[in-house]
Amino acid sequence: MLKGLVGLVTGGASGLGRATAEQLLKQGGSVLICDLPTSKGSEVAKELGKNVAFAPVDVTAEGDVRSALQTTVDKFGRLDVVVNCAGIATATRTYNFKKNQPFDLKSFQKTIEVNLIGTFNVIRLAAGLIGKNTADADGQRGVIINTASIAAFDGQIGQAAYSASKAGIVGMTLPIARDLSKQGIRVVTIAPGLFRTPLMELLPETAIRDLEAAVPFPPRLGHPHEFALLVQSIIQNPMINGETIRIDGSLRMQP
Ligand SMILES: CC(=O)CC(=O)SCCNC(=O)CCNC(=O)[C@H](O)C(C)(C)COP(=O)(O)OP(=O)(O)OC[C@H]1O[C@@H](n2cnc3c(N)ncnc32)[C@H](O)[C@@H]1OP(=O)(O)O
Ligand SMILES: NC(=O)C1=CN([C@@H]2O[C@H](COP(=O)(O)OP(=O)(O)OC[C@H]3O[C@@H](n4cnc5c(N)ncnc54)[C@H](O)[C@@H]3O)[C@@H](O)[C@H]2O)C=CC1
Repeated sequence: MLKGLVGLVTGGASGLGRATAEQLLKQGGSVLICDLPTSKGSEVAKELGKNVAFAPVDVTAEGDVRSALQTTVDKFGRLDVVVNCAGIATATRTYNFKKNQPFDLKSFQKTIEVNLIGTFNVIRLAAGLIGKNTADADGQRGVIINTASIAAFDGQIGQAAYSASKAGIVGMTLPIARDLSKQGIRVVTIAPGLFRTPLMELLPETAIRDLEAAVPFPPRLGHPHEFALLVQSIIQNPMINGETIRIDGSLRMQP
């Protein structure tokens, strides 16, 4: 049970973030959903009941994140858990020899900006607020959970930018966990395989079927709820820290 716990979920209007918000609420927590102003965050918050609120946030904007943290304090009194789910996916070859065109640098930068720098922006600002909590009997003040991807390890053709952004999240997990350890704040990253969300539906159905068939067991896309169960487990187990955990049915993606 996570009764009374206050969570902030970025990308909480959709997919894995939404499922996480639902699970935290089901376990008796309160949640601030942070997502782009253009997202369905406001409708989702209304749908999910009274212990949830929405804050329009671009995770790359310092002012947006600071104001969301203030909203968490105003509405729920404090912050215990951050789950970083906001992210974007891109698929472009490093050089397209058919069109004689190199990868557009702006698109590469945008992917890094949202997925990697946006995640760090939320972590660095939220840590200050979580650090103000009174420590529990174990000395813990809170938990920060990030979302990488198995593409951090076995990125496919076209995934240079996406994989780099996610590998950056994997790489910074341990040093941030070390940085925040004196304050009793844990930092853990989840590397999901393939989950059925709007982000995946950008791929053609045939590509999804091929990827699905490559998953040893269970041979299907994951349900967002299964990601949320791992989030819950990480929150509940104080020995998990500074690590990246794959949740992928033992899939290793082919080129
Ligand atoms: C979201 C997550 O976090 C989880 C994931 O990562 S899910 C995995 C997501 N994977 C992707 O997004 C893959 C992205 N890549 C692509 O969509 C495409 O490769 C691309 C759009 C970048 C390039 O497409 P393209 O240049 O038109 O290549 P295309 O002409 O289709 O294929 C050229 C060759 O490469 C192969 N190929 C291209 N993409 C491939 C892929 N993803 N897997 C295997 N082979 C691939 C093709 O089979 C083809 O082989 P042949 O020359 O032998 O016929
Ligand atoms: N679905 C999958 O198979 C996998 C997803 N992931 C990662 O999981 C995370 C969640 O993805 P999904 O739920 O699948 O996608 P999704 O597209 O359903 O949800 C992503 C959410 O992030 C929000 N977002 C995008 N840019 C933002 C920004 N700058 N500021 C604030 N919010 C922003 C979007 O509005 C959206 O609501 C992403 O980081 C993705 O890379 C990783 C591996 C596999």
